[in-house]
Amino acid sequence: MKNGGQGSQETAVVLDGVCKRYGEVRALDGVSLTVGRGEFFGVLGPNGAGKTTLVEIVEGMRQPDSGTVSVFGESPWPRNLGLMRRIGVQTQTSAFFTRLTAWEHLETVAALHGLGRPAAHRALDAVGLADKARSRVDDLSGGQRQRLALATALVHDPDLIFLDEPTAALDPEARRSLWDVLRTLRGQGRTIVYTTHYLDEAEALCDRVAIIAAGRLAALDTPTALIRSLAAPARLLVPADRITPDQARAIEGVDRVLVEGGEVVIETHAANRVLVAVGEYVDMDAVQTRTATLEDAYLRLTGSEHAR
Ligand SMILES: Nc1ncnc2c1ncn2[C@@H]1O[C@H](COP(=O)(O)OP(=O)(O)OP(=O)(O)O)[C@@H](O)[C@H]1O
Repeated sequence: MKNGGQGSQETAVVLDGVCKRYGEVRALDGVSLTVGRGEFFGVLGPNGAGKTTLVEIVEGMRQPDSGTVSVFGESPWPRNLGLMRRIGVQTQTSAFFTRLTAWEHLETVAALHGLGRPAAHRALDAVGLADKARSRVDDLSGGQRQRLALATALVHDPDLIFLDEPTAALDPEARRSLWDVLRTLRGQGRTIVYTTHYLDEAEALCDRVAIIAAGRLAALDTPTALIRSLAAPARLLVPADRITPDQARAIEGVDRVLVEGGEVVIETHAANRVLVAVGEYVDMDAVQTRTATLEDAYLRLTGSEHAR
């Protein structure tokens, strides 16, 4: 397990009232939040919400106009070299030494950190890419390149890692396999700050999720609590020839009934109870259940059409 170091033992990142403007644009407008040590922390929001600005301020690459930021108890600005050694930033895959093999690339990155071959080996193993060590970077698949990008951020064994949409443009299988790598990293007690547009990913991986909208913190909670607090209803889909809308409306616990295509859609916050009652009319196998997802919560909060 990674452990503490200087500063508070419980927190990795603390932002208090952070503001940043670019001319007339308020990119961040008074954001306060805390990321715990060992936490897998998601940052979500529509395009232009302020996510990159937020992450760059925490990384020490930008200065906030006002408010305070602390990372492991220290200020990342002005550039704090001691802190940078504890931070890993996933580079874009375009920043690779493309003519080298995966191994040579990592060995080079390790050397730039003043580290030797064991560091490169450890990083390659951590992302499950050891069998591709001798492949040229150019010849790696998209998923393998993202693993290499992750390994590049891990070479110096950082306590805090920033990942910016690492699964963008990957096929579903490569995405899932990268999730496994990310879960392993979380299991090692590192703190991970993770920017993504994929809500299913945030739900599957993140301990907590901050939703940023128009430079403000719109919500911050566990994915489960976010879904619950926004009280998005479950939807039961019943073939329309089995139950009439009036019969559905008469069931206790039903909030709303709609007819969509050939189905009666029953919205409820008491799915189990309503399912039992629906069972009086129709065989359970014919009923489809759609529970609320983080996407529902996200769309309500941001009023956004940008969720993918
Ligand atoms: N260097 C800059 N100069 C001027 N305006 C900027 C600059 N960087 C960002 N902005 C503006 O600040 C706002 C927040 O941008 P930011 O890149 O932080 O959002 P984001 O949530 O990361 O967006 P995306 O999901 O599209 O990457 C946007 O309106 C953007 O146009």
